Amino acid sequence: MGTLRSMEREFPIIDDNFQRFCASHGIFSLEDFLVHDLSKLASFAEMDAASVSLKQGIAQVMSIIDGLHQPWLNGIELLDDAKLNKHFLATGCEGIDQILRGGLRMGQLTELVGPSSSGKTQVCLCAASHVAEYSGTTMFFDTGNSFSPERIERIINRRSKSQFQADQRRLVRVMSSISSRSVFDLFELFDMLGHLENTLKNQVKDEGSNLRLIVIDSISSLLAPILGGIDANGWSLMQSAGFLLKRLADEHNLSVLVTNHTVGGEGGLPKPALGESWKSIPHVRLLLSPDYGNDMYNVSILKHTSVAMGSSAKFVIHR
Ligand SMILES: Nc1ncnc2c1ncn2[C@@H]1O[C@H](COP(=O)(O)OP(=O)(O)OP(=O)(O)O)[C@@H](O)[C@H]1O
Repeated sequence: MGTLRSMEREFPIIDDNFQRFCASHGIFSLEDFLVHDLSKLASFAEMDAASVSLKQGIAQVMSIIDGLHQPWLNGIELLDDAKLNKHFLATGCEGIDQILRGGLRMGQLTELVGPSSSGKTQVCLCAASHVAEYSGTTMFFDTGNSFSPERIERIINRRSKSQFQADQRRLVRVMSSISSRSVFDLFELFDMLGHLENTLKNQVKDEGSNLRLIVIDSISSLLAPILGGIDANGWSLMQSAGFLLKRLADEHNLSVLVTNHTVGGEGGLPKPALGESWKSIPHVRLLLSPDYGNDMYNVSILKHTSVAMGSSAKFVIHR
């Protein structure tokens, strides 16, 4: 939320006089407005010689604040939004696209869970390159040096069936549509996502964004260190990270793909890390596991908004 001064150009009613009046009550920004008793402010405005324009100014600020909230949507509007904006982004991994009925849903957070070498990074790289090739740009937040341009190059070359020249052009186009950033702690991630959110909001006003996919490989290596102990702060930070990612996905029609490792559960059976509180965050949760001895990997649904839990398929990772 911005300062009142920064809004003057767009909303002339928030002029010098209105800003002086607000400043005399300790109000300089929209946040200051929210913590003030507005009925008191309106009665002070009433006593001022310029009461009409001051009250118009207050109404204008209130309508700006209202506009910042997500509106209530009825069923028809939600259906239209789903049909118009919330498409599927194919990952390029056949079994995974098949089980997801087309791919990653825009507006949703999908989580890949699995032990080491179960194909989580490979699916992320595959999805990043496929989206970059066919749908828009991808941002890859790399928490453990897993982003490998060489692996992406191999994926693209395998997918390509055309001439060498065309392949080079295609490679350049795809590679330049994927940006990767290393991120090693949660606060750095908050910073980057906050900055991204601001950029996206401004772009939406101008010409719209071409960003379609955000990948975080892995989210668990950022969240696990802040959890545990008696301090509940870690758990609420984890929830905030999840909500921020879901808000970005929903408001900007992106798909968010994160990875999570497994830990030993009851009877030694592996279960997703990050516990019960995180479990409710992703819209879709897929469990990956290798089929030892060949290039096949298994994917099964742990959670989905419309596909039955337990459905499974196979996908290939060429070595
Ligand atoms: N640099 C690489 N180049 C090509 N193939 C690789 C590379 N690293 C891993 N692989 C192959 O991909 C398979 C899946 O590895 P991947 O890195 O996707 O697993 P992961 O689930 O992300 O593991 P981790 O949790 O340890 O990061 C591996 O078994 C291996 O066969």
